[in-house]
Amino acid sequence: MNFDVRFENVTLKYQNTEVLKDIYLTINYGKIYGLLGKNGAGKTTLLSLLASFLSPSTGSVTVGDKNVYENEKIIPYIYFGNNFYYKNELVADYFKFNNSFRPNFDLDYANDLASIFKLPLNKPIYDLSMGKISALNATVGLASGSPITIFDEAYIGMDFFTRDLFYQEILKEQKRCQRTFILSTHIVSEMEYLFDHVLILDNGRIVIDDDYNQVISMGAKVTGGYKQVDKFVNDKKKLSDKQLGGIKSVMILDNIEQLEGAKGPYKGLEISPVSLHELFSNLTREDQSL
Ligand SMILES: Nc1ncnc2c1ncn2[C@@H]1O[C@H](COP(=O)(O)OP(=O)(O)OP(=O)(O)O)[C@@H](O)[C@H]1O
Repeated sequence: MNFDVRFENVTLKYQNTEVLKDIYLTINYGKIYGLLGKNGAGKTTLLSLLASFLSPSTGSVTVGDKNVYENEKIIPYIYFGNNFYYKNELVADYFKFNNSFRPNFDLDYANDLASIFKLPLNKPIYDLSMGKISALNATVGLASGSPITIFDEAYIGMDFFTRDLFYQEILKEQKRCQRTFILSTHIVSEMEYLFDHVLILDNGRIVIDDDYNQVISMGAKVTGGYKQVDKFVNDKKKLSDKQLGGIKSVMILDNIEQLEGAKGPYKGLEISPVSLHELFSNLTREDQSL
């Protein structure tokens, strides 16, 4: 089966409000996608369309060229578990339930993960803390073996050590059997090393859709004496600046390699890379237009 995802001219309206606009997007099978956007940008709505929880107001969402909405042949291969409808169930029964309808579910791996995350198999889900419920979602999502696995802020309530275990398992699983993971997150700094590809949603529109390395090479920091820095960045798009005494550091939107090439006489300047977290937080500030 082909698990490439395509959004073509997708809009989504809730009542009369358009929350997703003109989405054209291809999600290639086998990569880890980071989905970023401020609160209300439309991330969960976009993911809900892919998981067939919603149907688009216009356009189409397809997996392997087949419409995904209410498509019983495709839905079992997509994991998007941000809700627990079966809260009376024991954790162990919830595993069995998922095993009964998810074609690639690995019950042994689910039990191994339960022990890694210290999930009590014989407790009902409603007795779990928020962090443990997130660990349960992580466990079922990983063990589902789903070719398309969506984790929408799946770390909520997890402590740092549990989040780290979760990220390591995603990488291990990705190495073991290539799958598409889509990770929506607000903890960009902690998770960016996981991403092969970055999607940024702003106000219902995809504003960045590119390879991780390509995205972070869009920006750079220029540091040095303030007069030289000001002169060098004068005609460039500035994202932020900081000055301490005579030393200034300015983040600009410009390709880092081209900047190195353009340094010429500005020998004292240091040009350094930016993180995705820095780039994202500055690009989506209220006073920036993308
Ligand atoms: N069922 C609904 N009815 C009406 N409006 C909705 C509904 N669900 C979401 N919205 C609105 O759609 C917009 C996008 O919401 P969505 O949950 O997709 O954003 P998000 O990027 O996931 O946000 P967050 O980071 O806060 O989770 C928001 O303005 C939200 O208020």
